[in-house]
Amino acid sequence: MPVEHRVAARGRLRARVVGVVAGRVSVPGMGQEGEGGASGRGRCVGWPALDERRGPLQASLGTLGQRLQPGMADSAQAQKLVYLVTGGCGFLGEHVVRMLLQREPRLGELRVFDRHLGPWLEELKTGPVRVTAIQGDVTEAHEVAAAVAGAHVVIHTAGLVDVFGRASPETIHEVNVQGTRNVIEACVQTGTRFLVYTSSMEVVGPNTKGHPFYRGNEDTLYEAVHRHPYPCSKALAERLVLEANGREVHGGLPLVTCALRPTGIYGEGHQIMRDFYRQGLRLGGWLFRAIPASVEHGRVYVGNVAWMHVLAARELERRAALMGGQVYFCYDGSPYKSYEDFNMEFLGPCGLQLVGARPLLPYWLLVFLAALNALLQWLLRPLVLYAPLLNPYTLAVANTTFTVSTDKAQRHFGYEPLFSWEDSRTRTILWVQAAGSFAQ
Ligand SMILES: NC(=O)C1=CN([C@@H]2O[C@H](COP(=O)(O)OP(=O)(O)OC[C@H]3O[C@@H](n4cnc5c(N)ncnc54)[C@H](O)[C@@H]3O)[C@@H](O)[C@H]2O)C=CC1
Ligand SMILES: C[C@H](CCCC(C)(C)O)[C@H]1CC[C@H]2[C@@H]3[C@H](O)CC4=CC(=O)CC[C@]4(C)[C@H]3CC[C@]12C
Repeated sequence: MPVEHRVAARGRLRARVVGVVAGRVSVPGMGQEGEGGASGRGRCVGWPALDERRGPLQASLGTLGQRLQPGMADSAQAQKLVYLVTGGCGFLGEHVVRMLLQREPRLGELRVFDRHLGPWLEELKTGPVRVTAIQGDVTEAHEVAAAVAGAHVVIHTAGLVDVFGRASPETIHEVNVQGTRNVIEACVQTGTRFLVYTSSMEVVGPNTKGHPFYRGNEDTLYEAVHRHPYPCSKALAERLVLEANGREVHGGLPLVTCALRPTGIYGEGHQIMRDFYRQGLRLGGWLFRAIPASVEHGRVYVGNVAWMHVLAARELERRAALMGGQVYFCYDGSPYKSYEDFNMEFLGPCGLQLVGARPLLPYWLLVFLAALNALLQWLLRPLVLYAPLLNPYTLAVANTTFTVSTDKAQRHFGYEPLFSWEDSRTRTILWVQAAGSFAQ
């Protein structure tokens, strides 16, 4: 049985705690050198601008960033570190938690903060690392501050991922923007110096004009204009994180931040993939092509995204001057394909077929159906939540080429994908098969 008690670190915290544990270690090779400049700042149409008074993004910390905090020496013998993962029970968060347990040799305590704690935390009960599960809400500043207090590193992955109109724009803003602001302020107040933020490719695009982003990198010029609450919130939150780089935290040292921008994540736990699989099963094993095969959509395996988070968090201290205030796309060797063709890499081996070499419906009809769905959602909202996959926004994203090709993370902190495409594919197929067997 988990030991459940209320945590009372600095102030009032409604938090339940499960003491648990796990695993072991390996250290990857490192890259060197560096560069400056973070690009891709978006404009949110119809959303409030951030407070600009804090001044421009701080690109470099110079030698300040190299100063060590007590307990942050670069050796496995050094004092063990306390990590906090917000959103640690989500799709990505769970992989980050497991990856930290396996591959962060300096991990002493792992705090998993989430609104909904997963039962799988129970299985982490044995091992040398103390795992503390904290049930809390990032929109509650005091809960966040209590969870952050005493942590060396925060990986802030909690977020409301909603492009289907399930939540209101205000709620999305509250969780993604105010929640991030709370995390930053908690770091500043409690003296936590290292913050890795899970941003999104959506901070850049696709934009509202449907411009293709083809094999782009962090410096590619692109007109980032958003209307949808989700990308708007991610863009605003990312900006908060980057602008916080260099702020003095309690104790006088500077905060070091960076943001990682995954493209569409896939892998074990990917609910939309599971939904497509179930839909295909319901349709007798068929899925119907809606998007031209020529529209390429960037995808990245969740294990590699988690790995990049762990590496970035680990290296932020040593490479503060280089990495502080920087953004990195999350990429790996996954092939460039259309959204549907890519899904078929997993759903095909699970017995589904994609019908049509070309879209079966003309694009104008899809646009019409997407608009109709949006209208129905609005009309039905007082009665029932109608949130289908197809809406004007998801259609625009799926129908716009957005692919990333970059080695910035490799050059800055030695990131190489941990999982090959073949491994990523196999793991995902096994998960889809297992998830599908629980489906009906
Ligand atoms: N799924 C994707 O393809 C991509 C996701 N991202 C970002 O990655 C992060 C994780 O996304 P996923 O794992 O896909 O989503 P998810 O919904 O599976 O995980 C998010 C986690 O945050 C938690 N959470 C939500 N609101 C919270 C709150 N108010 N307080 C505390 N915890 C809260 C949820 O309970 C959940 O466990 C998000 O920040 C998202 O914006 C970025 C790019 C692509
Ligand atoms: C649900 C979409 C595919 C359905 C298209 C249809 C109805 C014609 O078959 C998904 C297509 C692209 C996805 C998004 C993309 O991968 C980027 C994302 C990044 C994030 O940060 C969050 C998730 C998402 C917005 C992702 C959501 C589903 C799609 C829109």
